[in-house]
Amino acid sequence: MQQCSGGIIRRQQHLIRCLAVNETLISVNKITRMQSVMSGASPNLEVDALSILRSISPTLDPNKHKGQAGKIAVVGGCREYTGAPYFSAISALKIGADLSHVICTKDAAPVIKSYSPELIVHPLLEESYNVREEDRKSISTRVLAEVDKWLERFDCLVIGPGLGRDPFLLDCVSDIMKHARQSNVPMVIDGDGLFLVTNRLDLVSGYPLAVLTPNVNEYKRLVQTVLNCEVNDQDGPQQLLSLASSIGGVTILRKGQSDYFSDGKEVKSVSIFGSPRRCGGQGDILSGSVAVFLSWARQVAAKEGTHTNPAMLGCIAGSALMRKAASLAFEDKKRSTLTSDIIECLGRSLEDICPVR
Ligand SMILES: NC(=O)C1=CN([C@@H]2O[C@H](COP(=O)(O)OP(=O)(O)OC[C@H]3O[C@@H](n4cnc5c(N)ncnc54)[C@H](O)[C@@H]3O)[C@@H](O)[C@H]2O)[C@@H](O)CC1
Ligand SMILES: Nc1ncnc2c1ncn2[C@@H]1O[C@H](COP(=O)(O)OP(=O)(O)OP(=O)(O)O)[C@@H](O)[C@H]1O
Ligand SMILES: [Mg+2]
Repeated sequence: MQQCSGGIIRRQQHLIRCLAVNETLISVNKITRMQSVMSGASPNLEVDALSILRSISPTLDPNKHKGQAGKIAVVGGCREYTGAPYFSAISALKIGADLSHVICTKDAAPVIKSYSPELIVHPLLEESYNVREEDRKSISTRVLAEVDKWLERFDCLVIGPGLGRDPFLLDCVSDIMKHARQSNVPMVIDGDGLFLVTNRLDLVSGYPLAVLTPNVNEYKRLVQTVLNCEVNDQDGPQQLLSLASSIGGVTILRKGQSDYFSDGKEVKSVSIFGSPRRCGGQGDILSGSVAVFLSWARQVAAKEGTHTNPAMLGCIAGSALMRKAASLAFEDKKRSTLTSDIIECLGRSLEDICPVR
């Protein structure tokens, strides 16, 4: 049944693409509405994500200096996972951030550095296997002191891609999150960061600059823990609203066939573009993208005095760009599409949506 509806949706998406090419009068918004109806999303929740993306993307102004377009840090990367923090951090750069840091374990750092000279990689975190019981306190104090030197320079942290679930490491990351919160640094929490936060809701509860980006498993665990019930897809938007509101107005981006967003006050969705390939790492691209767009949305809000929640705008723009890049990569690579192919399409996608002036 799933296969059958997937086939129908693919044929419908193909039809929409043909219409878009042949009939220039069909507006992007109309296509978006058609796609959202076909994917089962509520059309009245669908936002004009491309206009939002355009409205928060900065111009490339020759008067600007390095750093003004954003300094992002990904806290993640351990012995098992080195790809996830790389995907997240390099995506931030490809979208337009000026500097992208990775704060990872000592073992992961040389590997991540070898993927790219563009990233600034800090080998600071430690896992239990490398630390004697009696050294834990002094090591965690040292880790925190090192991270503190950098913290206020970051416009946004991404907590969790490839972080792993080592208890000692997660304790250190909890301390980093507490300091980030005291300094008003926004945080996008993904992957194992969500594992941490689901067990330590106090780390984000009531913090409006926290964004949670759960996938299907991570969302299920959050709903079970916070709302004490199972995921209810019949009333998905209302449940998402309750979840965000129960965690004190954090912004939640629920990833799926359509992406849904809520800050506990409203619910929005993005259903445009997308790809049927579900290779690992696409959520990591999204976390780096949301971090950049959230930083840009905050800059716009500070300059223009607007009151729209920058976390919501960042999520919407990040989702739209990720889905556009995935669709472009899929057009080219079909079944062999990988996360690196999607990253290569980020620039072209951004240019299609928001050309350099
Ligand atoms: N190339 C890479 O390095 C990638 C790494 N990733 C990272 O992989 C980690 C897990 O993300 P998923 O999306 O797979 O998470 P999920 O929550 O979807 O987990 C997938 C399955 O693995 C189990 N699992 C994961 N870690 C476990 C652990 N330490 N002990 C016991 N069971 C465990 C879960 O219970 C679940 O059944 C995250 O840190 C994520 O960022 C992903 O982002 C994909 C790409
Ligand atoms: N069925 C789907 N159709 C279209 N796009 C989807 C679908 N499911 C997820 N996506 C998109 O893929 C991106 C990543 O979502 P996904 O659920 O794969 O995250 P993830 O499991 O955390 O990924 P990762 O492997 O990086 O951890 C999101 O931007 C989402 O919009
Ligand atoms: Mg993930």
